[in-house]
Amino acid sequence: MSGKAVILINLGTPDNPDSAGVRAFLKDFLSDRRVVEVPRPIWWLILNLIILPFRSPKVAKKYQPLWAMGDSPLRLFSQRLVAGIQEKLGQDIAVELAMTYGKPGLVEVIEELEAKGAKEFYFVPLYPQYSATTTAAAMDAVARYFMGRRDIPQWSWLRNYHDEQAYIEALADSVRAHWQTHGQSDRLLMSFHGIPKRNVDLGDPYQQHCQETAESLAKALGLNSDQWLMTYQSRLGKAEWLQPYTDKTVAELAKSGVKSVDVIAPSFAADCLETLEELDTEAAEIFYENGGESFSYIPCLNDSEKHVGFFTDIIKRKLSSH
Ligand SMILES: C=CC1=C(C)c2cc3[nH]c(cc4nc(cc5[nH]c(cc1n2)c(C)c5CCC(=O)O)C(CCC(=O)O)=C4C)c(C)c3C=C
Ligand SMILES: [Fe+2]
Ligand SMILES: [Fe+2]
Repeated sequence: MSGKAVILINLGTPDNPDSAGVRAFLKDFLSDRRVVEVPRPIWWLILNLIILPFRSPKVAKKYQPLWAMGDSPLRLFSQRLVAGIQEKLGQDIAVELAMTYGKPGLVEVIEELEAKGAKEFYFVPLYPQYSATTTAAAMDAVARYFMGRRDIPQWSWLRNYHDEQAYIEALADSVRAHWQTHGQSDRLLMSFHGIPKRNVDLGDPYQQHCQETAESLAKALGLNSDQWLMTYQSRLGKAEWLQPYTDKTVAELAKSGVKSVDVIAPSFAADCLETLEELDTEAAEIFYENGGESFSYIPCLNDSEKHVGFFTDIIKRKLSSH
């Protein structure tokens, strides 16, 4: 190997779809100050007395049907994407997957790569849109690991890629392919993972990145403004998050007489609980309960050829430039 290594980073997922597995994952994830900015003593009480005991068993039940493939879909799809990139890139540059929370962990992956001779790292968080809650949390985790070291390797980051033409084209292609197989619905709904509104007010560029993604995708597909809409999903807690909310919008759409909707989740590189359960199951139910007739979920880019090609090109551009 050339001494160059790429680590693709995703959020993380439980080891097992049971209460203990989900609890350990949520504890790790929701204790990160980048993710939850509520003052620590108050948050400690909420997390340990309410969220961990009550949410873990409930969420474990939602993960269980998704484990039919033998593991968490987030880990499986992310691993397949990484394998595809490694194959296309060749063996000269090592490519691995790591999670900010859970397995495979960032520290173990960095250590393994260094043991194999890696001297230069390119970190690629699988978040098209930058947010402090995701991208900066991954950056912190890497920096924390190297903090205790004297000899730190060369490293760089792909901060965001929502404005890369090839990423938008890959999304547009997946929508067109879906339309070819299933027909085009009355609306295209683009549902992004939400964050608290306060984070944006304090300077997180995530909302702007999501708006730019949605507008670019609509433009690439030639859609008029009345043919598509964007929403935010996965709200947690009582504070206001980015609006409009996906669940409410889906209900309103159905009530207003929209019969069919295509749904895409452009803030997720790989399918996971939030897309397969919250969108393709829960939001679909809300649509049907309110009179909708067809809720058609468009999968994430996962290990599709265009997605693999997009990352391979970005990596080549970065690592062959010097
Ligand atoms: C409390 C806050 C949360 C913030 C802020 C947040 C931001 C955020 N998350 C993703 C991507 C994913 N989130 C996933 C699951 C998930 N997210 C939260 C909370 C916040 N996310 C929780 C509590 C959970 C776990 C499930 C649950 O209890 O409801 C996942 C899926 C993981 C899986 O195992 O499948 C992803 C991916 C982004 C992109 C984002 C901000 C931009
Ligand atoms: Fe999340
Ligand atoms: Fe959720």
